[in-house]
Amino acid sequence: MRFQLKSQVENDDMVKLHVQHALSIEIAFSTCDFKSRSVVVASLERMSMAGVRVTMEVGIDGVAIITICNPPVNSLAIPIIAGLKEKFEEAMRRDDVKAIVLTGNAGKFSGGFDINVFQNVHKTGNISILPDVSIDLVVNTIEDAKKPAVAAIEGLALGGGLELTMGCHARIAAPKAQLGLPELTLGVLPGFGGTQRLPRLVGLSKAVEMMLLSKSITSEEGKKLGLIDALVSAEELLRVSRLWALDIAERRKPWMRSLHRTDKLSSLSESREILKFARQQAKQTAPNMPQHQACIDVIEEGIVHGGYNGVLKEAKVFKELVLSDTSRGLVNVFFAQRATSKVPNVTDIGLKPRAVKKVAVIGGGLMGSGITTALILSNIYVVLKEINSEYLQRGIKMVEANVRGLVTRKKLAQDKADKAISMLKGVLDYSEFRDVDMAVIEKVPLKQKIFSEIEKACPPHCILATNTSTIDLNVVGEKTSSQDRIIGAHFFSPAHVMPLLEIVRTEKTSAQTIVDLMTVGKIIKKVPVVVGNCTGFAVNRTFFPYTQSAQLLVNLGVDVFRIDRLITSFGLPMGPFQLQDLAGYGVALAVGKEFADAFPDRTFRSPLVQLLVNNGRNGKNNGKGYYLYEKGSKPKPDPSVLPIIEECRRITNILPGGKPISVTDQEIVEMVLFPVVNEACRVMDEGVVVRASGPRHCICSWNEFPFLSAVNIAGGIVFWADTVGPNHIYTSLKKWSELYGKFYKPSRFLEERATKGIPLLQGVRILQISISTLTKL
Ligand SMILES: C[C@H](O)CC(=O)SCCNC(=O)CCNC(=O)[C@H](O)C(C)(C)COP(=O)(O)OP(=O)(O)OC[C@H]1O[C@@H](n2cnc3c(N)ncnc32)[C@H](O)[C@@H]1OP(=O)(O)O
Repeated sequence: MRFQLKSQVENDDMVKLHVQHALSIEIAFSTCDFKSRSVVVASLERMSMAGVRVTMEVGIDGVAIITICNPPVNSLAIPIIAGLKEKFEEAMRRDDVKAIVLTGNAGKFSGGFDINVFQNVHKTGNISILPDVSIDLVVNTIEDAKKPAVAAIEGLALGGGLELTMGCHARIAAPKAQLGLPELTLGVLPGFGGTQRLPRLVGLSKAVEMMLLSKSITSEEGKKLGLIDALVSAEELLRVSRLWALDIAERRKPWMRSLHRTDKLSSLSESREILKFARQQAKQTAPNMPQHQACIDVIEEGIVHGGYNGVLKEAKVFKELVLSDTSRGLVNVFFAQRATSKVPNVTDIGLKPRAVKKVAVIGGGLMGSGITTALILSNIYVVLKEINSEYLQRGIKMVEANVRGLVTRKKLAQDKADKAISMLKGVLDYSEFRDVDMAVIEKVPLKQKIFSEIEKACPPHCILATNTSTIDLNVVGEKTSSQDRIIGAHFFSPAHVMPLLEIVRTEKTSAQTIVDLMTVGKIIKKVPVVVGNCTGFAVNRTFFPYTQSAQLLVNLGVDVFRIDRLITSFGLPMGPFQLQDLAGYGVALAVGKEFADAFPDRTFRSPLVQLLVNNGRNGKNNGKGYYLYEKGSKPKPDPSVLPIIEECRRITNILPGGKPISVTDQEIVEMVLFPVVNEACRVMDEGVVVRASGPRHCICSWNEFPFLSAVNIAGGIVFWADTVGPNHIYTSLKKWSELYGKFYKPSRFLEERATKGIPLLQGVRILQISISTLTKL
């Protein structure tokens, strides 16, 4: 198939788009001018040099091996899809081909459809650049073909990758392959027939679970469930797949077309029950995510009206979802997360991460035990040190409870839990420290002393990390001669659950130390983000205005419960007051003081939390805060807190004219969130985050756990701010600062961007910040 190139090619990107749009990379040059041709050739050459191609080799046994090559994850870019179609058609035409084996290059089947294409659609609004893969390639060219195809799977088969394999007539996999349909995390649904074929291969309940929770399974589980037909070693994969394909061609094995299967589906009434339950669950866990309900609807279409109709509906809904704001936001988050792993002069200077096999954790409190849990779950041996056996036993028990909790919640198998626990050793002195690769210090009062002690106890290559949200690393390292090895590792509680890891560097931290800790972060399944050394680092610094502005509003006469209600209906998991109850007032007072000292010009000093403490309240810790907490029931607003709030208002005495201010619901949401945007602008401006040079990174996302986040801030707080409009934010803050004081004063960065009409994210690389981290404030 051919495509015509516009005679006027404006830029390189445009050419890339055209090249991607092509159903074949066989290009008609007839209508393009000389300049355009050379750009096209250069673009194709680049792709080819990067190894982007589909190859086909036909063996003497009559089996064509079709291989997807698109490093690093063999994503299904548009030229790859075109190449697959071309090679399958060639295989059908050739008399020397009896059967086909489809596989991926370099130990990976495929990471799925090319997510860059979604981004192109979001940029251009042009949905027609999405090719028709589901019917044209998967149904017509592969599944309904006159020659059988077997998928040989190694490594990854995710999203469109797994969907391609399900279009084949059998699937053979190497051990530990990762199989899943994670499309919902990108705001879309499986679009190459996955919503129809997966239920037909593994049963409806399991398929719904895999899709709605974006949960991958291993090839071993896939074999048990029937998704995988045979499990063989990586060395045997191609040989067994070839034989299997020939066996199907010669009818020694069944020629199965997944879309036509019904043997794994239960009765219509049972299926409806399963889907009804899934709908209810999704309503609770993903209330603002349209793709969840849409996915269930599409699955139901196939159950009621047959797989083919399901595929047609899937294709229609897929396109609608690609254009949704949720997808726009979540795709932004996907690339934002990857951007965090690129730190100039650190990750681009050829350093290889050193193996970290054994870690010493000093301090077994809440954070120490959480960090220990995260490490042992990833097979890293931990020596946990405490100052006496009572504390040590308590720390070990907490780790065991964390691990047991995962087993109870069915997140971890018992044998893996046993293995994890066996990786832990409790100690009371430094003798076990002589061969550790990293030492992590839980927040302790005697930081300088401990650092100089462990410097002597640990080997010279050992990374010296401290978990802290505020500590000044320069001061901590002062009494050591190892400042290049000192680094902050800011985990968020509970450390074995929360995905974000802030890696705090000082001017002296070596690039090797940063690379090593980033790698450990990835191994223990965190999103490591490198930040500079300042009060609150990036996350707490950005979010401190969240509770501050809520406090200010209360002192201006707004009801606490109204604020919480509006913030939760906006889509955040909890309002600022419930969050304060959860985090504990000790944290609020301590952190509040630090910020007040660091940023006195923009701190609102509310005595409310101290008054609550004076009145015997300590939030969730003692069951009494703004809310009442009783076992087994949801937090209830506590009206008896209102007189304390009145007392607070008398002290601050900022009610304009002695009367509560009159504000709309929307203004309240904006008055809580715009100051967060404002602080994020300062963080970007100061370059706190990630890079000393090069493009700035910014605070972007509040939704590491996307199911909990508001749809309209799904792409992150600054992403959201750009959709609201920097000018509206700037003028609102300016107005409030005139009315209510300096707390709302717009930052220089915001003012500049708003007045020049430049989006906040323009020219700024993105950093992922998790909504779940709000609980840390
Ligand atoms: C129609 C269909 O149903 C729709 C789809 O298929 S949508 C796509 C579904 N697939 C996914 O969601 C998988 C997304 N990818 C991932 O989860 C992870 O990248 C992975 C598990 C594949 C690999 O993880 P890991 O080894 O840690 O590498 P990671 O750093 O994430 O990715 C390596 C590179 O591959 C890129 N990449 C990964 N998957 C990609 C994809 N599907 N499309 C485009 N690029 C992709 C990343 O952007 C990154 O690029 P960079 O080096 O330039 O930053």
